[in-house]
Amino acid sequence: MTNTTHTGDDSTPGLRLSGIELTFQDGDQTLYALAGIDVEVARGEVLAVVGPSGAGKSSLLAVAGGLLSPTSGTVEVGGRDLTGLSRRDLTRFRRDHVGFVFQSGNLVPALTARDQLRLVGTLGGDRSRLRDPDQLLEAVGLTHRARRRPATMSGGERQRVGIARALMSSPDLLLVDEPTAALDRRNSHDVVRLLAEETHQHGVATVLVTHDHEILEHCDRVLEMVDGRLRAHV
Ligand SMILES: Nc1ncnc2c1ncn2[C@@H]1O[C@H](COP(=O)(O)OP(=O)(O)OP(=O)(O)O)[C@@H](O)[C@H]1O
Repeated sequence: MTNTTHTGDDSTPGLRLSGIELTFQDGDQTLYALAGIDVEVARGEVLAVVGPSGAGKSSLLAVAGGLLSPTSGTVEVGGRDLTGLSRRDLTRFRRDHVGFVFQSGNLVPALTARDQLRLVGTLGGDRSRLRDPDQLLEAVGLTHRARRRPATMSGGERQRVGIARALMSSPDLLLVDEPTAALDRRNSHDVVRLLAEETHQHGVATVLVTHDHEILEHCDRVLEMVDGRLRAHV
């Protein structure tokens, strides 16, 4: 694949999942981790997904981000169908178009905040998509921490560096797994507010999995996952 720019215009959803099933074989039994998912996430929208443990939330993120291939159904990110891409093309596509944010930031211990961001530019992706590390650090309120390593930053600061790093390649899709699990209430609100601002300003489609109902007020839409299916959250 030579052309990794998105094929759609701004009305193309950032993410479209159609008829997604993900099954695992357990002896004679077929387990449905995802049992028929149809959902779109617009550019500039934060979709929160809540639901009990084992419902399929992590599986949903893994399939949406091209880390797991679904058993059936199609995944489109920014108008590009990921079905049928080779492993190599999928890896490239992810690098340029999908950002991941994990529970604890997942930073490289030896690198300063600024170098965590600069590292993204050395991974050989599409340089035209790269944002400026210093501007991004400013956007997440961490200019004064640019030279700090993770060990001397707070949990909230580390999480904000993780968010900035995920945004470095101007992704179409941002996948966020329990971003506030390690944070206190104030930092949780700050981090999710920041995610929402960046999502809205830069037209990203964001899917955020969480057990933290306090932060749902910052999200544009909330769905509940139960037994591998998405339904309205009440
Ligand atoms: N590699 C695998 N092999 C077999 N079963 C799996 C595998 N990965 C996930 N599952 C099963 O699929 C279902 C969904 O798991 P998943 O991790 O997506 O749930 P979750 O909603 O993210 O849970 P949690 O909130 O605890 O992280 C569970 O029943 C899980 O045991």
